[in-house]
Amino acid sequence: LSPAAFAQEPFDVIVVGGGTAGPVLANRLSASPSSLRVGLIEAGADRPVDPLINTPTAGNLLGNAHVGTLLGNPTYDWELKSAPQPALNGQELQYPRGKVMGGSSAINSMVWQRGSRADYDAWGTTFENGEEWNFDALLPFFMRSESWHPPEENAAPLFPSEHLNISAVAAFHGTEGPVSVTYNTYLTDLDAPAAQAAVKAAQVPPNSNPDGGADASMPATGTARTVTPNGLRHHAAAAYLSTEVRTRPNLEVLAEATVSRIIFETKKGKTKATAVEYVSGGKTYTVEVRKEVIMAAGAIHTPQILELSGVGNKTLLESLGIPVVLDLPEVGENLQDHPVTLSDFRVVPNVVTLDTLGYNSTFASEQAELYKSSRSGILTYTSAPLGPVPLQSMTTPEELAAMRKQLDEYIETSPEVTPFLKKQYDVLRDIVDKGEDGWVEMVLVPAGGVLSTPEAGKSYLTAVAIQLHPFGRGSVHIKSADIAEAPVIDPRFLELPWDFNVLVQGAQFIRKWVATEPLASYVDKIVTPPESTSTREDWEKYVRSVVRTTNHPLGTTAMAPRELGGVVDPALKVYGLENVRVVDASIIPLTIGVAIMPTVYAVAEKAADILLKEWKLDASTGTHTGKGLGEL
Ligand SMILES: Cc1cc2nc3c(=O)[nH]c(=O)nc-3n(C[C@H](O)[C@H](O)[C@H](O)COP(=O)(O)OP(=O)(O)OC[C@H]3O[C@@H](n4cnc5c(N)ncnc54)[C@H](O)[C@@H]3O)c2cc1C
Repeated sequence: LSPAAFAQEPFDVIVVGGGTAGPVLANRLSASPSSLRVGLIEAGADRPVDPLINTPTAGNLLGNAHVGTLLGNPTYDWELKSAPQPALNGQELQYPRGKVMGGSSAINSMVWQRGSRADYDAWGTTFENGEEWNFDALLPFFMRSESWHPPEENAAPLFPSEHLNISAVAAFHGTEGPVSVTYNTYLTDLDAPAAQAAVKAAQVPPNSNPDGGADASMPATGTARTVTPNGLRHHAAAAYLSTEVRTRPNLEVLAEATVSRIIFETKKGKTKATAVEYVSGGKTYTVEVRKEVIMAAGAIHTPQILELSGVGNKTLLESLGIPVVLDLPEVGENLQDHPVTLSDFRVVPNVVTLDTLGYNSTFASEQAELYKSSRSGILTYTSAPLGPVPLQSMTTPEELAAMRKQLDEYIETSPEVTPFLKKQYDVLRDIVDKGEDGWVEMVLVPAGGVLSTPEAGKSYLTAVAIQLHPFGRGSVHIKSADIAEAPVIDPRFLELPWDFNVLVQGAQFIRKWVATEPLASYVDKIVTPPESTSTREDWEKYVRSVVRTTNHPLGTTAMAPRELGGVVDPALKVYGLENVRVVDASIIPLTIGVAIMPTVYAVAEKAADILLKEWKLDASTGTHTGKGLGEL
């Protein structure tokens, strides 16, 4: 439908945002025998056939010089920046968010990980959302989203001596869901040495079943990723909005239309969404909604749209001249993300990394041909060694005790520590003290060009340490009543000494990891930070200059009781509104110890289940045909 035609007839349900969660809802709620009329509105373009999205290597984690141009490219990315970060020398960080059908799942690094049991049990038990949000109850929804394929038998293993019990791993995975999940069939020369060195340096054995509720350490299988067996990125729009789904008579999908606000009506003290306003091609349209508006615009834009609609902090809204529909000051608060530090190293000659594609044209054309003919080779590769490591692996007991003491003092005395934060901190302190789950994730990106300019003809590795459970909290709020103006994103990275110390430990641990065999023999030069970096002061200075986001913002409309500071209830309904839910990363109350996309899918699958049950419609799981992905 054209933007004008889309506005002609009311929808039962309007889903705002065709990113990761949005397509799940659009698919499940319109699936037979549902007769609901469902409309999905996405700001970005619909690009089902796009080599840069579809070819896995192009989605490189850090957007390195040779292969990654999705990030910072307005065709795919909102091109946001953070507010100046005082703890990072006032830097404004690049803050990528997918702006395309499929959203961030279409531009991300495709890593497919599940957090630990403790991460999810906190949602259910500690934040009082009910047992149905605990790990065990969420597990079926993780599994419902995925079509998991075991590692191929002839693929090179990261840990050749490790016995893989594939049926034990398979017991925690679904095989009938829409999202294809596979393992690398191609490894660069650095993957196995890096994984083996990491487990040695961290003194944690490979994890034989990381998705079973204990996420720590390098997965013995390698890391799973959202790539089809046919070597294509499988993002949410490809997985959930196949051609067949899109031709359902009760589903309409509108791309390149930006939702500017929800329109409400208040009668007898009840506030109900009646329509959604959107802008497309410079024109503004309004479409009526009969039943429900589902916000799935992600952790940055969902709070932005709610505030533009008059739902948020009264003082802020009044200062911008926005009529207040509902004073809900927690909208946009509780922003959490995973800050990251990284270092790069030059590797010895003749080692194949992603850099080889950039300087060896024979190799590049062989690989392009291989990819074209059999969808195999390096172009199907995604970063494989990823391992969340307990903080104990990188600190001495004395260092950790001193850090913990300082943290406790902060928690006991800071006026910023609300009752909700206190509950969050209790969960986090418990995780760190037990030392069983990951606290810092080590990632190998077998490429340079991120921190320093590569020398011609040389290969590099970039080693990454991700802080998985920061204590700092930021916010995202509008600064004008105009949808065209980006909100102020302020993650407040590393403002707390604890968070800063953790990443200084992570940066130093990278050095140790890379100096551990069998990886050490592959490295011929420490590039960034320079080898001379040695004093605590040097390391602190380095970390302040280099930290950035891993692109996992969440928590800005947290699921928790209203009196505790929550914005949505356990059915994901916004408190104080009759018919608006949030279903995206915004509802996750507390950081999880891994990348968050699979959790977003699980939340969306569960939301669809909740809604279909509430509306007494059959909870059909739909069918996956794999069609609609397009041919490259
Ligand atoms: C570069 C990058 C790398 C990442 N790597 C990984 C990884 O490897 N593994 C992992 O698990 N996670 C990763 N993540 C995180 C993960 O992709 C996201 O957390 C997850 O996809 C978020 O899903 P969502 O549905 O909440 O939001 P999104 O997928 O961002 O979807 C929101 C959608 O809403 C649309 N939208 C926003 N505003 C409006 C509006 N006003 N009107 C209409 N539409 C609107 C957006 O265009 C977007 O399509 C990465 C993220 C990025 C950006």
